[in-house]
Amino acid sequence: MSEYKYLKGQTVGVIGCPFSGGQPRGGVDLGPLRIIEYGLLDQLVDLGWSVEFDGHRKLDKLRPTYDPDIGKLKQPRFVSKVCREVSKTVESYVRKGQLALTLGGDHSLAMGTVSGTFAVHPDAALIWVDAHADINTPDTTVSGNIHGCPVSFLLGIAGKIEGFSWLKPCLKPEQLVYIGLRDVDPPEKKILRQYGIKAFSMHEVDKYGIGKVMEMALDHVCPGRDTPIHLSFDVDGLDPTVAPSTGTPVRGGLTFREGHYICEAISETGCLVAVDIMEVNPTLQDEVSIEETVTVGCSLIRSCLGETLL
Ligand SMILES: NC(=[NH2+])NCCC[C@H](N)C(=O)O
Ligand SMILES: [Mn+2]
Ligand SMILES: [Mn+2]
Repeated sequence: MSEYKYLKGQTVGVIGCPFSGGQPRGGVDLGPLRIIEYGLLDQLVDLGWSVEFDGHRKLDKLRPTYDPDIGKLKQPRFVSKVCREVSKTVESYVRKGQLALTLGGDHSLAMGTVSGTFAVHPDAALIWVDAHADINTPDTTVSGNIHGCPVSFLLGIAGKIEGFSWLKPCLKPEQLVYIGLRDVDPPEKKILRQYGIKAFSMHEVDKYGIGKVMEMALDHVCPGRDTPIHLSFDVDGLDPTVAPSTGTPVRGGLTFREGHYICEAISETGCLVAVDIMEVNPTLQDEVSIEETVTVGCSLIRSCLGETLL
């Protein structure tokens, strides 16, 4: 197993985040419970990790009694309070030198996870694997679902939104790289171009192959292979045949191996400090498809944490 340069020892802090407030579908809040039930923690112990897990966060307690839309944004106060809490938790694990593993929950949680990592490692790289760019601003979002907006908040281009003042801009465009994009809203494309954000869509994955894409992606955000890395992996980055049970599936995604290769290549750098596995919704499909989605979530995590094929 490779050495992890920014960790003290080999402990993973698991943060179960049963949260669905960043989008309209119920069930994504059951993702972390299913992943744990499936035996993730024992699998990580078998890989040689010490595991710290004190149960799933009680995020529902943070739901405000009154949470009207702000502009188009839905449940903004709830999302903000939850992400603030998650941010503190991730920060505390990363500060202790543990790998912070967040199980979502919807992808709005990344406002918490990424800000938590960057509070400790302001120079870190963010690798975002997703069908979507999740970079809508409160002005450009059509859906008003905040899981489509976390990156704009992290970059500080979301403008001032009531309740979000705790979230300071922490990410510079050059610290971010996307892999797997294929459903990017027109205003999001404009933002990606305007800020010169590096993105490897499925077109580039087809053109160069995943091996070359990972080399180029790492050259961009982690050129000396010594920059701390936060991986935020939305399982809808995978093809729906591989991860069917997710809220916003898009055809033409990463294969099973391409998804795992991304995790393996990042693990090999030894620079990983935090991982998010997001948008597993174990209610949207038949039991077989749900199990496929949960198991692929677990195996992506194992690849991040050093599992190899040989
Ligand atoms: N994390 C996700 N699955 N995001 C999907 C976002 C879809 C769309 N771009 C929106 O802003 O609503
Ligand atoms: Mn997505
Ligand atoms: Mn996403």
